[in-house]
Amino acid sequence: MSAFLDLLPDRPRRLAVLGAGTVGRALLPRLAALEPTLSLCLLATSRWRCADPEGLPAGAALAAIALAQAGPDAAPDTVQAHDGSGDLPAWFGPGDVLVDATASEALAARHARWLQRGLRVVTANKLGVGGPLIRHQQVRRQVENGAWYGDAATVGAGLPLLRCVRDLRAGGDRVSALAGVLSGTLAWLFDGYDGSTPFSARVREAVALGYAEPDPRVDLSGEDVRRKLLILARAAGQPLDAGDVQVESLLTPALLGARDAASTDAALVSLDHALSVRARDAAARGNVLRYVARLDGAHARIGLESLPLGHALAQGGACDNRVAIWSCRYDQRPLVIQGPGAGAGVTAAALLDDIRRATT
Ligand SMILES: NC(=O)C1=CN([C@@H]2O[C@H](COP(=O)(O)OP(=O)(O)OC[C@H]3O[C@@H](n4cnc5c(N)ncnc54)[C@H](O)[C@@H]3O)[C@@H](O)[C@H]2O)C=CC1
Ligand SMILES: N[C@@H](CC=O)C(=O)O
Repeated sequence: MSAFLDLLPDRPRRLAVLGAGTVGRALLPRLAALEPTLSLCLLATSRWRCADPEGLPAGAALAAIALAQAGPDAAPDTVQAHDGSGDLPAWFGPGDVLVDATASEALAARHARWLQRGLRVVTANKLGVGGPLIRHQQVRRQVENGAWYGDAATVGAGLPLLRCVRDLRAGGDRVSALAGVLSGTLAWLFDGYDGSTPFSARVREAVALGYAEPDPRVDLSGEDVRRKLLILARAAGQPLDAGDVQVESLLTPALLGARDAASTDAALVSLDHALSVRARDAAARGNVLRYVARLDGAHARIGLESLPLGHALAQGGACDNRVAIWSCRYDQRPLVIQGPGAGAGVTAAALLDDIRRATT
């Protein structure tokens, strides 16, 4: 059905960008590379939406939303308040491209329905194919029917990890195991961390660098890594759900109890003692700490590991992800993929690549 609906419109394809935060803002200036094939017609934040079916200059759309935020009366007619549920204007239809650059559960729950309507969906939001298994299956069903779904940015911020797993499988190989560092934030936090400086200060820096999730507890709890491991496992043919993954959370009771961004920030100091003890203990053995995700068949677990300095998974610096893949083809020595796994620039570039693929 989706393939039937996905007729090429006799105008530039319309583009909607939902989310104008770290990633969405980095995408906007890059869109100029896709003109005149594609025309930005909708830009939304969680509360405001700037839309024009004839097209919007990205800078003007951002400025219009900023005006509305400052005081709705000052906003131009193109800006309206919205409830974040993902309702789209009637003129946005089959063949048009929608980018989800949010971390919204409500929007992720819409991905399959958008595909069914003939929209081409490109996402950095992992809750679409890394959320509940049923949601993943609904999206896959649409893709099998010819719909276009670009999810390269969801794992490794666009590193060719997901593509590699899918290509191996499509070529008849069987991925038997995966192991690696899948969080740019946690890679950066543990790179060079020996317990002598406050871990909380490092978390604040990782947030400022744009590596962390909108709520950094999603990184610290292992939830972000769980979503990525689920995406990879499902791509490898293991239909796992969230409860199938054993996760070691780094959150403290104080962080768990925090109710908003300010109290979360204040509660970060509760991480300092416990993690410095673990880092010093690792250092005393000549080891380093790494937050590692492992998939072996249908067994999936994630947690902090103390690894010898020379260990393959202890390599890579800064926000690098580093993942080893074992398959029939790579059974003796794994295939290893490494590179920056978080950050506005690489993620926006991955979204742009997917948008380009969606429109050619
Ligand atoms: N920061 C990174 O390195 C990477 C981020 N991602 C993913 O990209 C997504 C966005 O991350 P950031 O830009 O860092 O977050 P952010 O918090 O900076 O921005 C999120 C944006 O989404 C908007 N938003 C939230 N709910 C919305 C809704 N219902 N409708 C429309 N807009 C809505 C917010 O107003 C904000 O503009 C997340 O899902 C994250 O996991 C993926 C790969 C790497
Ligand atoms: N918060 C995530 C961003 C990319 O997915 C991470 O740190 O890896």
